Amino acid sequence: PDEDSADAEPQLGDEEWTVPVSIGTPPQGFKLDLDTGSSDLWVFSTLLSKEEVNGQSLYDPNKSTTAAKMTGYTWDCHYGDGSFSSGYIYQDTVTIGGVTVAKQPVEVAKTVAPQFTQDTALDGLVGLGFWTINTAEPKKQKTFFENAAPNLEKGLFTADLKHEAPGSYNFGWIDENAHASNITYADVDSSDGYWMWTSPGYAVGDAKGINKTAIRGITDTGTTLLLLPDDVVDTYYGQVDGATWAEEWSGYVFDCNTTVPDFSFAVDNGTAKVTVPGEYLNYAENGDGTCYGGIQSDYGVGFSIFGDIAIKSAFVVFDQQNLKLGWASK
Ligand SMILES: CC[C@H](C)[C@H](NC(=O)[C@H](C)NC(=O)[C@@H](CCSC)NC[C@@H](N)Cc1ccccc1)C(=O)O
Repeated sequence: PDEDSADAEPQLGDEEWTVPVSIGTPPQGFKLDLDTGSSDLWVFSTLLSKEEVNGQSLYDPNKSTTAAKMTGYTWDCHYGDGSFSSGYIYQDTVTIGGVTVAKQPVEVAKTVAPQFTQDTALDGLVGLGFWTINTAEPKKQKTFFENAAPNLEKGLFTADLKHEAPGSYNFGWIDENAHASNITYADVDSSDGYWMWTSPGYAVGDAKGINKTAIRGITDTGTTLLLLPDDVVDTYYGQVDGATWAEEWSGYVFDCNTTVPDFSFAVDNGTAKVTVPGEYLNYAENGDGTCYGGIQSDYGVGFSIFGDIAIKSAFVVFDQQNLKLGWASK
């Protein structure tokens, strides 16, 4: 298969992964966050006021001979963390990991939230969700992958993120050398525009069986942590010495020297499972001797979020053609 592979660089201590993306002719280069939890491809642009820019690379459509303004089109994104971005739309040539889409709708930012201004590690997002939650007006636009898929060997892409090391995304093919176990597939419900699926259960530490409780959630490469239902979270932290829910950190914290147990979630009927190493679940130091857990509550979201902490523990196949989500250990 053609080597359609993009190296994903871990940023800010595994908070997010960006990949090199080129847009326009001659190509302008950006570090974009491939985000399976949204469906807009947007980039910092020369339309932004200088107060909203903090070193990010700016896309300038006037410098691209292949840029064509989509007259009358706008976009307006809002994200679960309260951040937002909006602007106008151009079609231009976009290349990621050897895959090129001509006339890809490129959403140029005229406004970005402070969280994006402060995040010097990324110049924008590449939504890899489903077009039904794209925000373009007056007509929704397809994602980079949806436009690229017809020309790929298989209508799928894979994520192979790694702990504190570069990972990779492949488009259109499965690298059999990248995963150790068989790939177990779960059905995807794309009706909300996300990669939504249901895990049949979970286990804490080296427990052999699984607690059979359905965990319905999205697999979101753009979310850092593993956000789960309160009963699962409480069971997990019930096995972490001294773990408490801290108001000041609005989350579960524990003494940084605590050994935290692994967390496993089942795939399919529980035949296969993904194990998140305890090391990944001691996510960050709070600075006062306590550490912030990688597992937190999904309260208020309406479903769980299998974010990067879960994704980097496995080799993940996003099969858009068959609406399947594949998980394999590596
Ligand atoms: C509050 C807005 C709600 C969450 C909803 N928006 C969404 O679901 C959007 C598409 N997705 C997201 O807000 C989340 C999924 C949350 S599920 C409610 N994924 C993408 C996010 N992590 C992208 C990001 C990456 C880096 C920095 C910041 C943000 C909407 O527009 O209705």
